[in-house]
Amino acid sequence: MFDSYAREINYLRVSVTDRCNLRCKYCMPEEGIESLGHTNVLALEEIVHLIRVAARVGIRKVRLTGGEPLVRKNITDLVEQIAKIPQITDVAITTNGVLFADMAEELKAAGLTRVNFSLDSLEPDSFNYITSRGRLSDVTRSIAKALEMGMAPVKINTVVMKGINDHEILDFVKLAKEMPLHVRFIEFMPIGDLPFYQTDRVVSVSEIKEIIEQQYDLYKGSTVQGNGPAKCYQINGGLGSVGFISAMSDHFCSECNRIRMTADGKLRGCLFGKQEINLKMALQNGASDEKIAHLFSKAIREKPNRHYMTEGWGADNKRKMYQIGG
Ligand SMILES: Nc1nc2c(ncn2[C@@H]2O[C@H](COP(=O)(O)OP(=O)(O)OP(=O)(O)O)[C@@H](O)[C@H]2O)c(=O)[nH]1
Ligand SMILES: C[S@@+](CC[C@H](N)C(=O)[O-])C[C@H]1O[C@@H](n2cnc3c(N)ncnc32)[C@H](O)[C@@H]1O
Ligand code: SF4
Ligand code: SF4
Repeated sequence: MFDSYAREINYLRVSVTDRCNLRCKYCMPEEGIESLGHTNVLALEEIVHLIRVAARVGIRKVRLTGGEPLVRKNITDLVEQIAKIPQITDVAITTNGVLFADMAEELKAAGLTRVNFSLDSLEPDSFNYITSRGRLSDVTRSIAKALEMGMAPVKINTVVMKGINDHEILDFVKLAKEMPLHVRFIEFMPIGDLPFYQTDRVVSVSEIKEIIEQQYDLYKGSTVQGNGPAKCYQINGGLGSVGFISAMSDHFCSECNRIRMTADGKLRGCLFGKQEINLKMALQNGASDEKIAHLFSKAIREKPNRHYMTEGWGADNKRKMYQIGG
């Protein structure tokens, strides 16, 4: 279905939980988190039901996110059920990778088509600092497992922060050159009013590219599969590629193709939007599939033309990144 700005919306990002086994400083506060109780979270059957209806209004790609999607109980069953929906051609996951290695085989067998890993440092101590508790080797083991199983493309999401991990930019490019990994550098976004966000920690995509191009030639024309906002480049002689997600300095909203569903069943037209449609309540009130399809259409029709992130998150915007799913 097309929205009011002639963008085709065919991609649904589904946050399956607001819980996480890490506490990345740019995403989730270390303490004082109130998780949604079990009764507030959509049941797996409800998620499948809603995606089935979303497919009727043109959703073809689903990405499971969170919080950390792999901490959700029975996530493999969910993948299997979504993969069985005939119109859904791509069932992907975005994960921190801590638990992926041990679940990889069953996820692939269930129908998972792609996996994107979030990884902000290749140095064990720095990784542990950024995530507040993570062990780098868990993630590298998972990435190796995804490659070994022939999952492709395997993407790495790296949020670049000045003074935290910007000295590792070239190490990530080297990784993308030497392995079939697609590293996407992401601009730090001011989502969720976290104290860790400071404007002087933001590194723009043009700054990142400038650093890379001092050492590597980047070529346009990478054909890495995906539905996301990254602009991708090949590296001379490289097995992988690098991409840039310039959410702040050069937003890609005119090409937006997605809507989002939160773990508590709220449909959001935009990552930064404040408007939410309560699908869980609609289900509880016994809404027909026609009615729910109408709610999906409404979210698509009323999708804002772009974000206004530079104007700030707003005190009335209660959500944090881990509650929306990125
Ligand atoms: N501003 C903005 N950022 C987004 C949007 N979608 C994803 N991102 C950010 O882009 C990064 C990568 O997102 P992923 O979850 O890997 O998904 P993707 O880039 O759509 O995935 P592919 O389908 O593989 O291209 C994350 O940091 C997201 O928060 C969006 O609609 N707007
Ligand atoms: C919220 S996480 C959820 C999925 C999973 N836990 C993970 O980390 O991959 C999804 C994506 O959002 C990104 N993200 C979170 N907070 C961000 C911020 N403030 N700016 C830019 N990206 C952010 C993460 O790096 C990750 O790639
Ligand atoms: S970015 Fe992902 S792994 Fe890190 S705290 Fe947020 S939800 Fe958890
Ligand atoms: S910020 Fe909103 S409009 Fe822009 S790409 Fe993301 S979801 Fe789409």
